[in-house]
Amino acid sequence: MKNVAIIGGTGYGAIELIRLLHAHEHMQVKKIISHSEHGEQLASIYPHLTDFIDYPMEELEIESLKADIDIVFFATPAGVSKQLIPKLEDSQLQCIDLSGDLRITDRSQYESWYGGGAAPQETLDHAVYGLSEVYREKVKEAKILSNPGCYPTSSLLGLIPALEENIITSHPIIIDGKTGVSGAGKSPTAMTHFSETNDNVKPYKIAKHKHIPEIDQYLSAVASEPIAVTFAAHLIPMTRGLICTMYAQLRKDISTKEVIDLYKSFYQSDPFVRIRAEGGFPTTKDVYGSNFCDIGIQVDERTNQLIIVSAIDNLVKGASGQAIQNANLMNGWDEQHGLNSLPIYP
Ligand SMILES: NC(=O)C1=CN([C@@H]2O[C@H](COP(=O)(O)OP(=O)(O)OC[C@H]3O[C@@H](n4cnc5c(N)ncnc54)[C@H](OP(=O)(O)O)[C@@H]3O)[C@@H](O)[C@H]2O)C=CC1
Ligand SMILES: CC(=O)N[C@@H](CCC(=O)OP(=O)(O)O)C(=O)O
Repeated sequence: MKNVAIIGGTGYGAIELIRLLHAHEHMQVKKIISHSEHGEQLASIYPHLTDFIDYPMEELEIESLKADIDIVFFATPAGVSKQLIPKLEDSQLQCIDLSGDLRITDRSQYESWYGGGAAPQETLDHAVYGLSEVYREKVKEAKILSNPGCYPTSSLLGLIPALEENIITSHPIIIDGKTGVSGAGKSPTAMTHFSETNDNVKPYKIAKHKHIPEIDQYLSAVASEPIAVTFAAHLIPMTRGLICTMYAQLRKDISTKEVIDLYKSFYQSDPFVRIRAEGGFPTTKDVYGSNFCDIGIQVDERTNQLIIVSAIDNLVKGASGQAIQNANLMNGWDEQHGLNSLPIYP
């Protein structure tokens, strides 16, 4: 049994980690670190956890992490792990970072999209990008794991097979993304409070979202040429769920059925990616509470465009679920361990 610490204890990513780890037989949550609520019981903030966590949250202590813990999950905003992980690198700890701090390998790109200084180059060099289905073999060897962003998880899983199989051109690639409000985390803001989001659809950070360089970087690596996507994010009135509808130009005549067969073959060994049959498209409810990424495909013969729809639960496959999938791979456990539950429906 491996001992786990979660940093950012009162946030949504942490709470979702605790829910999923409750069913895990090889990891137990030993420390919940909170910079704002240390000393408090988590159940006093989240009563749904009553009787499940019977110890108070703690302040961060680097030496006690090194002594007592095997795996640390950083469920913290960008800016935190880039300072802490370098202090842990001389230990045996496995670090899994849910934030964007280690995803962008070019430090100047990070600085221009995220602001503030980037992580040390050495830490970036050690970090493995944890899009589990694509980088599985590297993830198995990782000690520092950079968990992908939610929009990148959905978009990259939707686009990479088409680029790998060379059936689409690298430009233009258009991604129309929509997410539920839990993607913004626990703290309410003017952007996310009820009267702003209820009965409303809000475009935000159009062509300026910090997930753009992440999507560009990993698509470019697959295509072996620079790719710049057009990306538009929308906030929609639901709690969980994220869906990207993507458009790319086909290089040749190919039927919807043939593209679906390519995708099924590409993901044949990936238990969490499900490809819909012809005419079927995923909805966010189809994956709610689960680690699945569901993908639907249509060739538009009139315009020779490939249209791909990719749905995930932002808190599961888009964050904490994928983080556990990666921890499973890093420790040689069954990739699906603790993540087998069906989506919640309706
Ligand atoms: N929500 C989502 O759908 C997704 C989230 N992510 C990423 O996962 C990470 C966590 O997200 P989420 O849980 O939703 O965010 P939240 O805002 O809900 O939680 C983050 C937590 O981090 C802690 N924290 C905040 N500021 C600091 C600080 N300066 N130093 C140390 N700790 C701090 C706080 O917990 P405490 O006060 O207890 O320490 C806070 O509750 C973020 O990087 C986010 O971008 C990635 C993909 C999807
Ligand atoms: C609604 C909302 O604000 N969603 C967030 C989701 C990003 C996220 O959580 O991922 P990172 O780890 O990259 O920050 C956003 O669009 O920025």
